Amino acid sequence: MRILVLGAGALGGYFGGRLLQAGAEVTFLVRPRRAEQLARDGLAIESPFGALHQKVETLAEARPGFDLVLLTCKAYDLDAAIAAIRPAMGPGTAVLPVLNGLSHVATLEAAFGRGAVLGGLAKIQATLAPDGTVRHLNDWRWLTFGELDGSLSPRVQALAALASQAPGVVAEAVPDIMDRMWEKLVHLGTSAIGTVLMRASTGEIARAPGGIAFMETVLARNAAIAAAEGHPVRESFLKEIGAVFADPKGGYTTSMLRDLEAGGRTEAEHILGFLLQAAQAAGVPEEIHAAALLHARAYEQRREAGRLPR
Ligand SMILES: NC(=O)C1=CN([C@@H]2O[C@H](COP(=O)(O)OP(=O)(O)OC[C@H]3O[C@@H](n4cnc5c(N)ncnc54)[C@H](OP(=O)(O)O)[C@@H]3O)[C@@H](O)[C@H]2O)C=CC1
Ligand SMILES: CC(C)(CO)C(=O)C(=O)O
Repeated sequence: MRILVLGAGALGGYFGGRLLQAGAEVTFLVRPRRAEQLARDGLAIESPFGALHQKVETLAEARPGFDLVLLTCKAYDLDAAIAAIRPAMGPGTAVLPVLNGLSHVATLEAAFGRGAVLGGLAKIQATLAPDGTVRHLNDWRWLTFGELDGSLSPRVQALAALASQAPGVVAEAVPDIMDRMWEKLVHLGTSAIGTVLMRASTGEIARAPGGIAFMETVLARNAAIAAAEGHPVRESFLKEIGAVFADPKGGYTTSMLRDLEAGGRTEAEHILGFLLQAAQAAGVPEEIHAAALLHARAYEQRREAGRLPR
């Protein structure tokens, strides 16, 4: 399978590198700074499932000839990323976004047509270190995808078969990808609201008096939003993720907290803004969502003013 990976950040670097190890023809579409770093140092992954260090193919501009485009930008880069991959989107090319959130799916469908777009999500904790190394931070390694019409098409089955050969990846093609993406949004939305508002890991929140009850409240509200949108989450998921949030030993954080702590842009509008609007539409109490979004927006003001602490 010929795969073009837009971006070689945390997820693009990790899954692109792993698919290369599985035998796919992988090319990275990257901007100049990352292109230079990859040309000089190769792609480096550090992971509990084995390291990778190898030279990779990069492109500065997309061209036709790919079966799949793996889209791994942040939500705030979506429009530029769509323009960048457009030349690669031939009649048989599928695009698989692994961004958190949901609204990018409709944006991609408007850009490329419904048949070209897959749903997808990644449950992993990874980060791109300043030296260009992709650091995989725990044992989460799930890549889940599917057709928006629910069919288990040859292309999603082929991708699942390929990715199952990759070390450090558990890949699954599913018939209910929009339900799964909502579930992921409930998961991420809850952990992002908690970790960003408290500037702490889930274990640190759980050890603080009242922390577990706070996370339970946010989880229940996000689950109510998903149900009101017609995508109720599974009981087994609520139990599993509730236990993660209640674990006082947990060291689990979110990409949004890592971005904030690094002084970078966040996906707050795409995740927290979306959830706040959905809470309002569903009549779910909204004050915690509003406070988390306001916190992220105030941080953004401070960041833009160059007043973040060094
Ligand atoms: N990190 C994690 O643990 C998880 C992240 N996610 C989600 O996955 C998505 C990606 O996150 P993550 O991998 O952490 O983000 P990163 O910032 O690490 O990587 C995104 C990469 O996309 C590149 N990029 C953006 N626009 C373009 C473009 N037009 N052309 C070429 N490259 C481009 C950026 O390159 P440049 O360096 O040039 O800016 C950057 O390297 C987000 O939606 C996130 O919420 C989901 C689950 C877990
Ligand atoms: C849910 C979580 C925290 C891990 O997959 C995530 O998606 C993120 O950090 O962006």
